[in-house]
Amino acid sequence: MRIDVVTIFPEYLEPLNVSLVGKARAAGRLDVRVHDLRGWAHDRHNTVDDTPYGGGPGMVMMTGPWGEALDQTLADGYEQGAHDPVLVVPTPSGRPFTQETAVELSRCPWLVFTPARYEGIDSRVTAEYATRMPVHEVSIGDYVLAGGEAAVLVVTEAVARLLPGVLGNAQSHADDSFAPGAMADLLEGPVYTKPPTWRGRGIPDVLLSGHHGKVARWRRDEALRRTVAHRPDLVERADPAAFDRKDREM
Ligand SMILES: NC(=O)c1ccno1
Repeated sequence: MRIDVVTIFPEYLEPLNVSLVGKARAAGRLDVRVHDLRGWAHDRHNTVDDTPYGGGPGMVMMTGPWGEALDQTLADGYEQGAHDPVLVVPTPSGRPFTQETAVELSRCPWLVFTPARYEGIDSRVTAEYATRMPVHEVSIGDYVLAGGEAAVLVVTEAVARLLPGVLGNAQSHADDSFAPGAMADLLEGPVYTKPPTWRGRGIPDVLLSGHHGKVARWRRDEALRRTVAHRPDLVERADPAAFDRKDREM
């Protein structure tokens, strides 16, 4: 997978050089390129924003620099062998970014992120590029950030961990909270590791029993308990038939 990010704060994306995403880049599983939008602002102040038509607070990011930046980024990507780009626009007014979205984006060969600052990007930019590629306007939550760069970090990590070979144990994301399947839409339950006792607190006996079926059922029940407590809305969506199938497997 190739990822291009156009931003006025390239340094904000430094975390993409470490941990899971950094290792995936070093292993050649992920090709991430970050571009400074101000490189396409031609006045002496490198201006990228202006006052909104119709009045109102704040500033809007201008079409000029974004159009030149995206044209150049796409041209370079195609020349370097990338194909089938998808534009990903982090915005509080986007569709909720979920595990399902992460799975969908992880199947794309090329993501181009356009994190905005201020009141957002002139809407003609996404309209223009929507004529050339899929555009996903995504929100990582019902709150407003100072800019979309933090959302790019979140989306990139959620997507990168689903790429083949990135997670050591392929089963890891199959058991994730929200992973599709019989535990679909349930939160992960409690987890434990050594030592067996810590400050007088032990481990649930079932986890020491060696009985895989009982462990699986206990984990399913704990996932359900946590989901009821933290996200009752997800319980209503859970597929009871999937539980029956899972019960039969245990
Ligand atoms: N909630 C969000 O995804 C967001 C992106 C930029 N500002 O807020």
